[in-house]
Amino acid sequence: MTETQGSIRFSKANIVYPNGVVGMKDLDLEIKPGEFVVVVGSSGAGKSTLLRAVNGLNKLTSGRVEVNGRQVPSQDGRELRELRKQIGMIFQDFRLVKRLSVMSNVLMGRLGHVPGWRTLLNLWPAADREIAMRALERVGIPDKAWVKASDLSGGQQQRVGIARALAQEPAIILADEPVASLDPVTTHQVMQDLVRINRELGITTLVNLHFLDLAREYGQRIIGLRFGELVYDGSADTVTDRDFEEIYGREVREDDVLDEGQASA
Ligand SMILES: Nc1ncnc2c1ncn2[C@@H]1O[C@H](COP(=O)(O)OP(=O)(O)OP(=O)(O)O)[C@@H](O)[C@H]1O
Repeated sequence: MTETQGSIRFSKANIVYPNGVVGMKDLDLEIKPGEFVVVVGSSGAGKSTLLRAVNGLNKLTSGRVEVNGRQVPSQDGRELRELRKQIGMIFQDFRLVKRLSVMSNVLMGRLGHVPGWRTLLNLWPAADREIAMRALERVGIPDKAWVKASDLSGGQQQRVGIARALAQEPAIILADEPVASLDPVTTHQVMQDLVRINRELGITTLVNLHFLDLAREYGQRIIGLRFGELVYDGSADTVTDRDFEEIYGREVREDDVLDEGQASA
């Protein structure tokens, strides 16, 4: 790995949507390789906008964003596809092909690495199958490889989503509200998986989270957004309820925390 592999840097970055809504405002932000960053902010604060700007799904209106030390291309094309190969995405709704096996879903993470004709004929090279199986081992469900994705629990489906991202062998993982569809117990398991994988593999990880207690518990660094603007950037160990109130522009409420009794922690 080069020194810049896994790095993200925004400089004076702005995104104004065609309808005039400001999604990102004068963002200066540097994320170092291997960091685990939790992004918080109320609905519409610009969390998804930020994540999607990293892999070029959202284009900047002005300013600059660099990933792995290189500017994210402003045009779709080969260069952007190459960059996206190195960025794994994890979604709230898992985005699995439910009628296919777990293994087939995880192999999708290899799509950018294997010639199209082989994938169409389902002739995946042994090395890629091996990578997919290792990814399933990493999330603790190698025994589910040949089960249909639709037959898994929500937590297991999200683990397949994580394994698919890992199969890309990415430098960066972007997780957009990865636990929003899960029950509290499974939520903690999936967050623990993400943290463990970050520590084991050193993959830079950005996680958008709604619940403040999860941000505190699992974040290393917390970034707070409000109206597209960076209003907080600090350690999860020292973030206070007052900081969260400033990020949200209001008092912390019961529905901001997953586990009861944590509202005034
Ligand atoms: N494609 C779009 N066109 C126009 N406005 C958009 C578009 N995508 C997002 N926005 C607006 O940009 C702002 C930031 O949205 P974004 O989805 O990034 O927020 P968020 O913090 O992820 O919110 P949530 O927690 O609800 O997902 C919002 O006001 C949203 O309505």
